[in-house]
Amino acid sequence: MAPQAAGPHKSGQNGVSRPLKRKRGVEDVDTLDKRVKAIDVKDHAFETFADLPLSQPSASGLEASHFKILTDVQKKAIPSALLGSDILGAAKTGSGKTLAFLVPVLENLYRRKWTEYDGLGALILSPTRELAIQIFEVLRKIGRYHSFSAGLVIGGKSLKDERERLERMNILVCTPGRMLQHMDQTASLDIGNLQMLVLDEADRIMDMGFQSTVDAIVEHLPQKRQTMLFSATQTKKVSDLARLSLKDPEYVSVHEAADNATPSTLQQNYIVTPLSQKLDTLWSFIRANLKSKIIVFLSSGKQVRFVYEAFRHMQPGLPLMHLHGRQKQSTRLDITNNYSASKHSCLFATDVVARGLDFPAVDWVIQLDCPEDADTYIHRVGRTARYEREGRAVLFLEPSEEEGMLKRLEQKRVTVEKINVRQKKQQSIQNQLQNMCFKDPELKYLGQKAFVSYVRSVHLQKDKEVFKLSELPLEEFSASLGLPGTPSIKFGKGDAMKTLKNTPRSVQLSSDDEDDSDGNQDLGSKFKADQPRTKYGRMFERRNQDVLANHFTKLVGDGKGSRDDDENELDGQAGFLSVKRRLSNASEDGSELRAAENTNDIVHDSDNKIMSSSIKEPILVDSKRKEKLLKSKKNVAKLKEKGKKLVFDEDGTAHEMYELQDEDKFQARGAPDEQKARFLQAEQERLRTADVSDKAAEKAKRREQKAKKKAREAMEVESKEAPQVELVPFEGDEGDAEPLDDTDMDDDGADPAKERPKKWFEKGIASEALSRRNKGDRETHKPETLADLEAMASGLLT
Ligand SMILES: Nc1ncnc2c1ncn2[C@@H]1O[C@H](COP(=O)(O)OP(=O)(O)OP(=O)(O)O)[C@@H](O)[C@H]1O
Repeated sequence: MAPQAAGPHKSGQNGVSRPLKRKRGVEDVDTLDKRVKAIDVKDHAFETFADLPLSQPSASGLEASHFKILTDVQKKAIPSALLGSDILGAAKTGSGKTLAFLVPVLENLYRRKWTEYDGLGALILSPTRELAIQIFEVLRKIGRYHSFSAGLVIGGKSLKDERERLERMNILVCTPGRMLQHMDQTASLDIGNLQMLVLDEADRIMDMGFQSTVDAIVEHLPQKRQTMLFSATQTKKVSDLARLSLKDPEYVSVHEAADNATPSTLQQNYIVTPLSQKLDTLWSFIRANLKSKIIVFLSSGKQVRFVYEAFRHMQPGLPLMHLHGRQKQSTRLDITNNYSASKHSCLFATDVVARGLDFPAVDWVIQLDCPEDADTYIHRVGRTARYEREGRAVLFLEPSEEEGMLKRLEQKRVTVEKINVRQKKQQSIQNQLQNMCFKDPELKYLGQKAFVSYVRSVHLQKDKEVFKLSELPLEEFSASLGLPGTPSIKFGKGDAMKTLKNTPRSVQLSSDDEDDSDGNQDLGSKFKADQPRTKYGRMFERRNQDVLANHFTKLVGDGKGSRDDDENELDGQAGFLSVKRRLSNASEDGSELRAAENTNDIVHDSDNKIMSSSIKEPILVDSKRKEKLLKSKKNVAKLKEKGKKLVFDEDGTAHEMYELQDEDKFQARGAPDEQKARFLQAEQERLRTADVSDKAAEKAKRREQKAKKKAREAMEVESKEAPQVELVPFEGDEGDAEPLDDTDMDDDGADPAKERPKKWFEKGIASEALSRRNKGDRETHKPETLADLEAMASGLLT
């Protein structure tokens, strides 16, 4: 989305004259400044926004947005931030952190009398596009009476479009990758004056996925600035704070959040369910809660797609939606809006919506796949029970995950209570899924991909106390997805794998599922920066290319042999394309002969293989279908070798389209790049010369035509002016005049009037030329080339 201006400029609306108003404004700012400086942060005397020393535009914006009472984090963070302190804010999910940094951003710029000429004053970083959009929306709402310009930089539009508007922005809300791109490439972006840097969901932005990007961004920023970090699960790592050069930060609510990180209005439960029953339980749960608004978290976009598609086919009776990072930005935005607006619906999502998103009135958060750590758990459940509302969260745990995960949650002081599934109400959907996968290969393919991505995600988890791949019942799990066999998975090795293991799960998943615009969320693009990815590129990038091989072989072959057997068989036939079935009797009863009768090229050897010099490969006639195939000349023609395309040179010698040169000679001529450069230079030179001579020839040709035309016109005029002579038409050639004298001849001796019959309009031209001449008009030469035109124009202008 391109940057947009936030809120219209409202000054001068109430009829107050400008100089007067400006003077009053200056006085206001001074008084405000004094009031802010008088704040005693230890006093905690502020209960409402009206109590705070805020500017009129901010106060009006907050009031118009119906914000009155301060939340805890706002009470503590806003006064300190107004005084210019660095802030490290941690507060529960849904506790109003967004306003805790937006209000100081607006106010501090206002008190510094920031104008469009001062450049970028505040930069707000968000880990996801959705969150950035949401922050921007809140900024627009409460900043509507300010005259600052604000922009949203999240990618999705061309850099050029964004670039043009960036230079005018005072406040930017952005995702880190895109912002860095602009900092590196947009010369007009003025950040030397930046006053405030805000990191929302700071711990996520500071983790490995974004580390280098944030470091690079910070390098562009002035050292002297105010920095604010907010999250429900805050980083306190000294190294992180040093990287952002935080100076004596004010710790806001950090300890309180650590005591109890989740809202008290949230009821948290977990159930233990074997992997193979997860979908049954989820289905039964959705069927039992049709009048609810539900979010279901899964660990990858592929699982999201499969569960969404499968459940959609089965029509549970509740609108279903799905959201993951692989979707187009516009789709993601539509889904977020639709889900926000819906009363009862179920959204299947990856962790792309786990942080910060403020969906109104969510009743249930279901974590179908175990979160990678306790922090992710806290952010996921935080999508419900927001701002004093009630909400419920249920975590699905595999028996092998139970102990480890509960320990992790305890360490974060998160208490979850175990509940059991009512077996009587549990519905099995395995048969239905099997049926659907059988009928719909696409769904089956999605299921296979979902299986693979789930297993891979477990394998890549760092916390091996929680995630134990060897204990998972994978066969049962694949059957529960409706798959006819268990796809095999090859895990990568080496350094790339180590890098993956050390990267947080959300980032790993982002390589194929998460945010696509923001380079740093995409490991694929991280490894191969700046290279456009194509469909085929992606195909080759796939790490598990042979994942379906066993299953596929079983389907195609007779099910007896493994893949290795097949390979041996192929080797044994020394490059012959062959299926494993033996020759049928039918193929020995002469049918091949009939085929051969129809086709001159087909010959049979002793093994019944059809041989031909012009057929690419010998064909084994081992089925009726093949017999039939060979009866048709057209089909046999398809089996023949294709002809070669030849090009003929000027001497009539045929050449192949692409003739390969002798490699040694080629190498001797220099490095390929140099040769290429030399070739291009020579060709350019040749084209330039050819262009000059072509232009000269064209000019000469036009001049000649012009001269002929002029002569023709002159001749006609003279013939009109000449004494009237009675024209005696030739017999059978009425209307054509006989030449009168030599003057009627063209330059080259040809008589134009005789060459072709005169057309009706030519008379008009001649008479017009005549009338001009009679009127004494100046004879002007039409310009022939651009140079002529320029010369003429300059002549007229002087
Ligand atoms: N002072 C306030 N009065 C009324 N409602 C508020 C106030 N502050 C925030 N809210 C509302 O509370 C909800 C949660 O706010 P916000 O999104 O800022 O929470 P958060 O702390 O950033 O949550 P998360 O940790 O999930 O990002 C929003 O709907 C917001 O409009």
